[in-house]
Amino acid sequence: MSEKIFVITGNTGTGKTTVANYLADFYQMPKVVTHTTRLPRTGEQNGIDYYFESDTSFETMHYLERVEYDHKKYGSSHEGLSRAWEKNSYITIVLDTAGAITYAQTLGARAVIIFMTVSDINILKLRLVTRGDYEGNVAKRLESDEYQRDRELPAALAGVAHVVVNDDWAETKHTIDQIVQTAVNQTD
Ligand SMILES: Nc1ncnc2c1ncn2[C@@H]1O[C@H](COP(=O)(O)OP(=O)(O)OP(=O)(O)O)[C@@H](O)[C@H]1O
Ligand SMILES: Nc1nc2c(ncn2[C@@H]2O[C@H](COP(=O)(O)O)[C@@H](O)[C@H]2O)c(=O)[nH]1
Repeated sequence: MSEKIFVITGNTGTGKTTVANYLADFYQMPKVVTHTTRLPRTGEQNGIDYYFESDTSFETMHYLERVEYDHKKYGSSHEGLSRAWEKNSYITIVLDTAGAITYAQTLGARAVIIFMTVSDINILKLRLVTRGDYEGNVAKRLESDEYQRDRELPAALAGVAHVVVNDDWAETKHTIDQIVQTAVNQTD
């Protein structure tokens, strides 16, 4: 069985983590834990949601790619990828679109790219607030350059990414199941 990574990308609040959790629960696909210098949200745990780093400790890892998002550093390390691939040939990672482009270019067909979106920004805002995000942070994030950039599928991912409109969870789950079946049946 050849190794594959399901790269789940798209804007803040579009349901990337929800999809990664579904793939972990129903397909036993481990999620690559990435590194960030942002502070943990309520309930987030070090080593599970992220490796929460200082500016100094962030620099000690070996990154396949790293970005700045909303003025904080994020990076996916070779160490984190190896840990996940030791557990299963099929793994997941949640990245912004800049990271997803790097994965598509670096790993080719081994990276199955899924671009998540939600039709209505007001529903997205509500989901973020219901998730427990502080309203001031939500407003700031929706104004960020990265949010504006990721409103549309980037040209570099056109024809490469599967686009999933996550308005209705039952439909999303069905689409994700189809994407997984296609990827698993594909011999590279
Ligand atoms: N189809 C859906 N219907 C209703 N709520 C949803 C749906 N999908 C996800 N959610 C909820 O929306 C919120 C945001 O989802 P999630 O945390 O998965 O987004 P995300 O893309 O990982 O966000 P971020 O990039 O900001 O971490 C969560 O509270 C989640 O439970
Ligand atoms: N390119 C990368 N993007 C990453 C990485 N880890 C997370 N992310 C993405 O950053 C934004 C913000 O995340 P949040 O948890 O603060 O809401 C989101 O799009 C994540 O998917 C990474 O290592 N590289």
